[in-house]
Amino acid sequence: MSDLITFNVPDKEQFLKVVDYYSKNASTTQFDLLKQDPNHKEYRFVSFDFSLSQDSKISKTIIILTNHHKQPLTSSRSISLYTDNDLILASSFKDILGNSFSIIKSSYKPVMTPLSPLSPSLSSMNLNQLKSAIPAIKDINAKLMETNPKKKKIAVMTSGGDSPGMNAAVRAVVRTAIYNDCDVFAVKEGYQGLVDGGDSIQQMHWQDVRGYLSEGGTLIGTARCMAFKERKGRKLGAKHLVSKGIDALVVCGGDGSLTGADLFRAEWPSLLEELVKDGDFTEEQIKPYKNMSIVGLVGSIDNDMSGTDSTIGAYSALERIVEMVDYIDATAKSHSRAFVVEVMGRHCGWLALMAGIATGADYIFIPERPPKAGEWQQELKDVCLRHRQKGRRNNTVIVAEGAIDDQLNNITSEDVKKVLVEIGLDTRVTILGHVQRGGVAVAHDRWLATLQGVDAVKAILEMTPETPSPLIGIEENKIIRMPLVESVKLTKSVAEAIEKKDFDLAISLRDSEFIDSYNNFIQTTVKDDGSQLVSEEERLNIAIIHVGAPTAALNPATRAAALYCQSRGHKAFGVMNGFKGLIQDGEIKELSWLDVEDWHNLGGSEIGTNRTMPSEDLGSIAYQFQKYKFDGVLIIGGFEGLQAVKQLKDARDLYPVFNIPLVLIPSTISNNVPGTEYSLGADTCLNTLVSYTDSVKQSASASRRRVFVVEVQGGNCGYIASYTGLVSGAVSVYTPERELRLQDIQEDISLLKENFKNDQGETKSGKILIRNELCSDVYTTDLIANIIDDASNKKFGVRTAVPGHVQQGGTPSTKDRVVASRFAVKCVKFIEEFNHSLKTNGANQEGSDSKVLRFYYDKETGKKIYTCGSEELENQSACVICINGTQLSFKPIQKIWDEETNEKLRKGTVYHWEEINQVSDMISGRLMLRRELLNEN
Ligand SMILES: Nc1ncnc2c1ncn2[C@@H]1O[C@H](COP(=O)(O)OP(=O)(O)OP(=O)(O)O)[C@@H](O)[C@H]1O
Ligand SMILES: O=P(O)(O)OC[C@H]1O[C@](O)(CO)[C@@H](O)[C@@H]1O
Ligand SMILES: [Mg+2]
Repeated sequence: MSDLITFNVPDKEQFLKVVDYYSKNASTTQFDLLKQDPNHKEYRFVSFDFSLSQDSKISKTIIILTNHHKQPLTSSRSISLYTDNDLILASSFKDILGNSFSIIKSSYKPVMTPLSPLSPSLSSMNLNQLKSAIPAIKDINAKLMETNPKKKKIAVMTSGGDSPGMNAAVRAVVRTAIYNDCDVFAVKEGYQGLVDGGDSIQQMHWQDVRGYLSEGGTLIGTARCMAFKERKGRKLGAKHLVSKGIDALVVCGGDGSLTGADLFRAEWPSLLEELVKDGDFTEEQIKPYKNMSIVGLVGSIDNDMSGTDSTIGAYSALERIVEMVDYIDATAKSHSRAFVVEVMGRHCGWLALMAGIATGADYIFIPERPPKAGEWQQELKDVCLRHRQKGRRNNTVIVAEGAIDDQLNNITSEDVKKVLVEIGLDTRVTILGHVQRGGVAVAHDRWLATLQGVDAVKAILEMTPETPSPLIGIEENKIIRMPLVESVKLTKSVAEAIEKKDFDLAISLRDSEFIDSYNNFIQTTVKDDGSQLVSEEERLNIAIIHVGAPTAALNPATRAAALYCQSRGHKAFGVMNGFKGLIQDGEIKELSWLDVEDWHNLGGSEIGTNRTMPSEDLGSIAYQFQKYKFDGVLIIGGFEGLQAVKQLKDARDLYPVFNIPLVLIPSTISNNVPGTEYSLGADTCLNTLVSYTDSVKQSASASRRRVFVVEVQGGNCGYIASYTGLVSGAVSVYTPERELRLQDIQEDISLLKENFKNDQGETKSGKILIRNELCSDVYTTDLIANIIDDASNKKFGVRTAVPGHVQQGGTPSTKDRVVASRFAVKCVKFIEEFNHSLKTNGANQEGSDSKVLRFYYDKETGKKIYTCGSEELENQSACVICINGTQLSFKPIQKIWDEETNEKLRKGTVYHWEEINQVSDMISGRLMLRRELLNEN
């Protein structure tokens, strides 16, 4: 039996000191790994394995560095030190270290195997070296104990208008806090609960947030609290927090709530002083509360907070709006009517803008870009009539509730209706109202809220008195932190800019997606009047091909690309039925405005898709490219799409006609395209799976004590399974990235037994496990269900559920619609710019019909000459639009193929969603159980 020893290392700086010490005294390759990446943020997850030899047997002691909340996490990043001559026993460690180190007895069985090949017998650290390390560690530890003497007490609240996803955030905060050994409290009814104190601030337990993921609104209540706007109210809030011993507060709310939080933070020291003066507390009593940690989570449907691309609830509200407008479309088309739809958003136009893009609206009114007073009426009439002339049977105009003109006069839906009536349109107004805030959270909001809730607690645990209060946001695909005070300031400056009529500044203060989307909307919809046409010579022929399995985003992406092409005078050609169609029938259709205008909400593929690769007949493909004089190709698809771009690029030597920009928009529900973290279609699939798993869980709960094993698609890529696990609150997720062993299933059986033991017949007791279809050859969905069933001793029942191809279909989610539109326009712009720069560089077009030849062979020397200037540029001309962390870029296919592709498994080499599984394991209780089992033994 070995011991598990936990070193207390609360912050990064101290941790690095320890690491530094060891790295100087031990020269193992594993340490080098850490040294290369000293800033690795998961520094808390480092474990030290000591392999010990005693009487020619090898046993093992694990020493884990953790934060001060004793989070003994092991991870794949473990770092090992090995001794091969001296004997070190955990108990002797305890003797040497004394009581400042906690020692948790573990059930860890000594490993009776030879040292693994990864860790050859390294003569790094002997007992003497270790002994000499002790004082330094002791010293560090003692200091750390001084700075972090007590267990944190964290309160969480939701404030302002409720938004779908707030419950997911609360659940994440509660469980992460408990997992980290903190006490956690819910403040009921927003700031009103702080002002009221007493029972309004209640301790929360693990079980209290069961089932929270699939509930709309906020279960801990919210309010608009006038009293907190007064200093008197905030003083009461401070008093109640201190009297409950709370020293950290997570506020999930909109711009108003976070402005209040920032003010509360700024006033905190003076509020405490006043409370002492008033005799509520003594100096001694308030001493531990001098540094109140406040963290902001942006929960609001309005998406009006600077510093984050999307707020918790915004995509759910957008989904509600878009679903309603889709319904309205059907009746509007039937009667040839115009509809003016008013949406919420206060002073922010995000909901109106994105709804306009996602519903194919004719016109939008948003406060950040007000139309000219007295002139907008004519522009609106022109746009609607033009679209009617093109063949549209209905018109849709989206009006933000805060819409104004450039003289700051309000524009109401009735004002807009009057204008449309003047041109003879039978017009109706629909004010969507609170339906927009209702309903359950979409997948995006569930994972966003969960990851942000987890990060809020992490931020609290990492905070020092000097750390500014953070706001947790998201930029492209990465959860980020920024100082709350800055975000509040920036948000205020948008309102100020609008007030000062500085609209350029107002829109520039929104995020880059907002600006891109706005420009795209204008260019493809309002300005499709010929004003954006490029000169005859610059007009291009652009092919659009769908490759691989369908996703719901194929049509919206094609629509946006085609509409943008038309507004610029380019021709967009739809290649019918993928490369198969091109080879067999050569059917290529020039896409007209009317062909594509209503593809914004169509799943599947109107031009057809399949898995045939260009390599099947490159000659025929080259022939068609030549015939239609393509200047660029937009391929929309998944891994096959990537392969197709690669094959066409590789065939350039043989077929110079492929020397044109070849751009892939990743679109696959599996999100397995190497080089990027984001594929279109995955969001719709996740939403489908959210509804599916919610229903399955409801059935499981209704039957009480029932477990479902749900099998999801994804091929060899566990992305969809991992995210489904996170957003459905699965007990466990089995993916190809983590080897599935019998002991994992056994561990889940223990967790299930534990859960059912404690549930006392509660209604939210249905459980699900998610299994990726290819995660194991041995443990099939049925086998897993049978193993669990067998082990359940009839205490609970097990069923399987396989959604199958429903995962590839459906109506595109709003997120897929707006991102498809953004990517498609960006890609056509990329093709435009590439061609333009070649022209302006005087590219030699010798030897080909194509306008954009990348190279030719010099007649005399036979040498390859790059007309675009360099091989690098030539490489860049075959690329993929990628998102990595906060970065959006066009990555050359060659680079992706060489550095990031696992061709055999048809996915990338980077496991970029690893954190999702770690968070799932923690929030499902799996890690807690593991720890408890360790403690029990
Ligand atoms: N300037 C402020 N000072 C102190 N407290 C404030 C301030 N602004 C707002 N609050 C507090 O936050 C609460 C919620 O603010 P508000 O009604 O503006 O909603 P919000 O948080 O912006 O959410 P949403 O806009 O999504 O409904 C207010 O009722 C008030 O208690
Ligand atoms: O629900 P209430 O208090 O009527 O407030 C409505 C407002 O709240 C929001 O839904 C969220 O801020 C706004 O879009 C809307 O203006
Ligand atoms: Mg607000």
